[in-house]
Amino acid sequence: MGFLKVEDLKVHFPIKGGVFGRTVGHVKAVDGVSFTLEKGKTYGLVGESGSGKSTTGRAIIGLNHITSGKVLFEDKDITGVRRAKTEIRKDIQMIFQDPYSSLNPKKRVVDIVAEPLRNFENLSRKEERIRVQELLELVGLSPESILKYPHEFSGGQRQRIGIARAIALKPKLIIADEPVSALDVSVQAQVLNFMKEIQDELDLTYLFISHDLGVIKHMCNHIGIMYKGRFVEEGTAEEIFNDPQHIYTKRLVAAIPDIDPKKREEMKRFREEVNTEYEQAYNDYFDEEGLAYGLKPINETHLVALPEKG
Ligand SMILES: Nc1ncnc2c1ncn2[C@@H]1O[C@H](COP(=O)(O)OP(=O)(O)OP(=O)(O)O)[C@@H](O)[C@H]1O
Repeated sequence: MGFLKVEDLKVHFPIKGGVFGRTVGHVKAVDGVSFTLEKGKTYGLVGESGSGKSTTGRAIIGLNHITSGKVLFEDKDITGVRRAKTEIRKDIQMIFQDPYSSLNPKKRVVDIVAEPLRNFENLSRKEERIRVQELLELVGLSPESILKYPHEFSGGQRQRIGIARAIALKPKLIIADEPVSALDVSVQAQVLNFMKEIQDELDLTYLFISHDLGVIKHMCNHIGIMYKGRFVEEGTAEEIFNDPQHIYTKRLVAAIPDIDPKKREEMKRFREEVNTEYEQAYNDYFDEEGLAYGLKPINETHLVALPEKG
């Protein structure tokens, strides 16, 4: 039994068209995604923009409708549970991408961080203030920060405020949707390391969403590679990074900058191999004009992911 289990999740959005705004088709944002996240671990969803990562995260927490499929949390069916004031909403929190826009600029830090507490717990003003100060200390901000506004903080500090808000109710699962992509690279590492520290301290499980495989590598035990609403590959971090199977995954892995100089030569060779394999797959699939041969895939691998070129 998994801690979080997603079964054949589909989220299709209607496309409206014509004079009367009728439904003329559907965007299959998520189209049959399944995975299991174990307690205390970090599962990474990675893929290019528009591959359906955010929609998957949002559907799990009830921010997007679900077309079909199931979401089980601690063996309870939470499919489509709305953002109601239920216990489940206490247990699962979300951290958003942009610390600049996800915090209300007109509110003081105390009101931002206390918001979930006000929704779920009946604390006196004094108790609330103490809790918020404790949370701020935990995320490395001074207790005096409570009376400040978001614009008085740096990007990394703002994301820490977002994290303080997310952990206020002692959740079990945090869905972090691109939590560092709006931050400078140097600040990214600080926030990621901090998220790892509190993971142990607070016994947290993460669903970590990012387009950056380097960030995913730093954080995740298990990874699902998304492309056009589906998984093209899924496995442990070791499997994905040491022995990627799918050409799309191989290209993502090959594109990670080499930090370790010893590995640079090895990565260069790997990159050349992947490029050759991609060329071959592409030529097998498309003719000279870039038209797919009779729209018939050579195999499923080629069908699911042959992006770019031409
Ligand atoms: N509310 C919506 N209505 C209609 N289409 C939507 C909606 N939300 C997302 N989509 C579409 O669903 C697809 C997947 O979007 P999603 O945001 O999940 O991708 P993503 O992988 O998280 O990309 P990004 O990193 O750019 O956010 C896209 O084609 C997007 O345009």
